[in-house]
Amino acid sequence: MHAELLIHAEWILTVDPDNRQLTDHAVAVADGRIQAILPYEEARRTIQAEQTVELPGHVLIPGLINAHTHASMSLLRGLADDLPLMTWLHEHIWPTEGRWVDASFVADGTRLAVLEMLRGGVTCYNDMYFHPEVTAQVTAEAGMRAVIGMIVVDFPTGYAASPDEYIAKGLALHERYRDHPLIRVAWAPHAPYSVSDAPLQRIATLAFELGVPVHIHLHETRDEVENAVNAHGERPFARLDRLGLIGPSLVSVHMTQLEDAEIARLAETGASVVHCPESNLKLASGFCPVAKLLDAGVNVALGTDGAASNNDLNLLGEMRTAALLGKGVSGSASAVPATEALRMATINGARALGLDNEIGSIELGKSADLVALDLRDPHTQPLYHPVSQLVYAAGRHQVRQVWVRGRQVIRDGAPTTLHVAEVLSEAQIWAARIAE
Ligand SMILES: CSC[C@H]1O[C@@H](n2cnc3c(O)ncnc32)[C@H](O)[C@@H]1O
Ligand SMILES: [Zn+2]
Repeated sequence: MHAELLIHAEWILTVDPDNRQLTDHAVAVADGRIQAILPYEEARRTIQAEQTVELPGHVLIPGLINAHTHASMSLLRGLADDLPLMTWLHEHIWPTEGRWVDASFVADGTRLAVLEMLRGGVTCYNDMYFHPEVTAQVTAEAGMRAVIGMIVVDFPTGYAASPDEYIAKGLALHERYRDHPLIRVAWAPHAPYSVSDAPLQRIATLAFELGVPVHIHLHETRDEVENAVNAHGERPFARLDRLGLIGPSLVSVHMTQLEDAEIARLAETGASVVHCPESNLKLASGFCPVAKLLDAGVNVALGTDGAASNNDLNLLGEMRTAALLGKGVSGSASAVPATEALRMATINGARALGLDNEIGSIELGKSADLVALDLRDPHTQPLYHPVSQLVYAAGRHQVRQVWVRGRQVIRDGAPTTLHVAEVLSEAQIWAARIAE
């Protein structure tokens, strides 16, 4: 058998339905897809590879999926810390965005975010931000995968003047990326408190017609729910349900306030939740009941949120925080075990985005979106269980090789598609302007 690439790793965490963990196996890649997974001895005998990568002491995992972020907010990292959500948004972030966000801000911010994410083993992200056509272009140029939000808010911004214009621009984006190998789109109405019924209803119809997800901040804080109940006598979740948005396409982000009936409804309809533990902790937004959601059979993925509320785009760190917080919130040390945290950061993210036939696990026929981490550092030794070291102890500097669709985008820890000094220099120029 002929392969373009043969990756021989000491351990492979497949994240397949049986969570198979393989030792001394190899993955063969052809046309960007996983063509074979087999013991290395057999691979040596049967596969003629153009390139073989030897990874002793490394664990090979599926590319991590950041299921909620605002990539170009990386340029606002550290601008306003230690504040609750609404003060942070209304008094700091939205005024800064109003003054500075344009296409070139989004291009430079996205490049910084893509560089950070690829170096941290993230191969796909789900974005919600202004000028999404720029986010899409920069991401594709860097060889990364993303689901780009067709954003909608009620208020005018530098990107669009009305809900109708946001939707029209979203439809143009959908058309532009219809058959792209790395870029997909999703509707991304910002939140129930910033988008009114008519556009939400239209989005529900269009999501069904186009077969794309609906990505929305939902029940992020207790205040959000209480304000809605006081003003309209209805919880935001019930409102979205009435408008036809609670269903298998829903990607609901945060969900710190959930009643048992709402959890049952999420499970019954096949909706997904994106848990953003570090953003929720930093903004003191509340705690998503992850263990209850998982027990009920709800698909729970992981996201960082933007770098202005986290303050990094580190999915390895997010897995660790999710596993630890899940135990603390549920009062059970066996809640959110390491294997589950890894599933949340991979296959569950893929499922939420409708990409689980393509990415999220190391299985035959899937895209070769792969990440190798070197576990021979003192803090990940000795090693009993690779998944334990990966989730509870590993750091991003241990990410050494990253492939997206079989193309190597990180080699020996360095990017192959982005110029680090240029990306950092543009970010520093923005910070100097904004700080002034
Ligand atoms: C319409 S573009 C996205 C919009 O969302 C803002 N944002 C960033 N983080 C959060 C969050 O945690 N909750 C609500 N809104 C958030 C971002 O600044 C953009 O304006
Ligand atoms: Zn967000």
